[in-house]
Amino acid sequence: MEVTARAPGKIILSGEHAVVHGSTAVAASINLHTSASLRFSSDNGDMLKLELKDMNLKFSWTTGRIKEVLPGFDSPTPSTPKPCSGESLRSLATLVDEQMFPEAKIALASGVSAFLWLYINIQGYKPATVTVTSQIPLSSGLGSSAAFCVSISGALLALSSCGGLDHNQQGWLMFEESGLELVNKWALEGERIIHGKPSGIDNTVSTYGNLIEFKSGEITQLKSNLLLKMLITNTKVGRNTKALVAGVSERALRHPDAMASVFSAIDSVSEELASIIQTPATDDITITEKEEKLAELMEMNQGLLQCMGVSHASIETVLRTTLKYKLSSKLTGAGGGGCVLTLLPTLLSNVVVDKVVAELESCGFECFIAMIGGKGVEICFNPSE
Ligand SMILES: Nc1ncnc2c1ncn2[C@@H]1O[C@H](COP(=O)(O)OP(=O)(O)OP(=O)(O)O)[C@@H](O)[C@H]1O
Ligand SMILES: C[C@@](O)(CCO)CC(=O)[O-]
Ligand SMILES: [Mg+2]
Repeated sequence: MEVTARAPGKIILSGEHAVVHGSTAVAASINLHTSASLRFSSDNGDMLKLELKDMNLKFSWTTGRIKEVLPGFDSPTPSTPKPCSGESLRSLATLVDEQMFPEAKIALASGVSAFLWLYINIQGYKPATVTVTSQIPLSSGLGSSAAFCVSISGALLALSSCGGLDHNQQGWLMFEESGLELVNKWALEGERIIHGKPSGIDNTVSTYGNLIEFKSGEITQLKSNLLLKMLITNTKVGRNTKALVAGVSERALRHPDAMASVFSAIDSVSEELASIIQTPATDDITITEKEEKLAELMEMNQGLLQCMGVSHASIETVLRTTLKYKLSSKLTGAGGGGCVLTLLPTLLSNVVVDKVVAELESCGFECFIAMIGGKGVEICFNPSE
């Protein structure tokens, strides 16, 4: 029996970083996915194998070695998501350090630790092979870490006692509400290992999909009355969400009042953005007016992100370039490089889009238009395997 779970990446339309400090944020899933396949097999010996296909990396541990370093998981508890303690984190690091890890790919170590934590908690010491493939650029603000944790949690839970799915059903399936809640909670524990202090917005939008408003762990599904078209520009400047989130928290400690005002302003921007997206266009409020308001809110959000210190020269280049075409942009995700969103108004001609894309690509950036607001995590059983 093999199961595959696929989980989408995301864009944050408004409120990244401030959401970690309790402000509202608005996010949507995109049509790029990470997939994790899980297969238990006796021909594995007693090995747990992890293959990161796109990175051409394979890791394996004997289940005996995992048990030696991290004892106490003979009876896994898939229904009770558990945070990883500092001591367990150090044990996970021991297991990861024993693998051949190329220096250039050392950033993946936290992802491998998150995998091991999710595995032993949900499946114990069962021998298996897990294979991961991803369409989401890593460390670019499109939620690769969350999609990784959601797809792994999804696959592990689907073959656990808590899956609640019919293994004989064909095609892509969705978990029931309680299953989705478990996937989301476990994925958050994985994100904690990778991110340090995640708000939970990335794993939530990857689990549930669609367009959501998120504040202090509370999720509201939004129904958009606007066909949002966003150009995504990947500056290809690598960065690390954990360090950027920690940098904002340090700035908030140094300037608590000023930063509280920034977070509160972002809360208002997100609330207004959510309301505009949901209001139907009428004769009085045309689509163009709504798009102009959204563009202005995105610019305001970008300015506030600059106040937090998470912009970057490459992001500023994208902003300047798109502004030449009267288009508004903001960073998405943790910033510091990574991806930038540009709102493409409905009436904008393709000629302008082509021009702006050509100019951005001439700077060495990569552009694409993503489909926004698709399904969250999905599962597919493959009984013939
Ligand atoms: N397919 C994958 N395989 C292994 N590890 C992964 C994979 N995808 C993400 N990760 C882990 O997540 C880390 C990147 O997460 P990070 O949060 O810094 O960026 P992001 O999630 O792409 O962007 P953002 O959090 O801003 O949306 C990688 O260094 C790695 O540890
Ligand atoms: C920067 C941040 O707000 C979003 C990263 O996609 C971090 C988080 O909310 O966990
Ligand atoms: Mg991330």
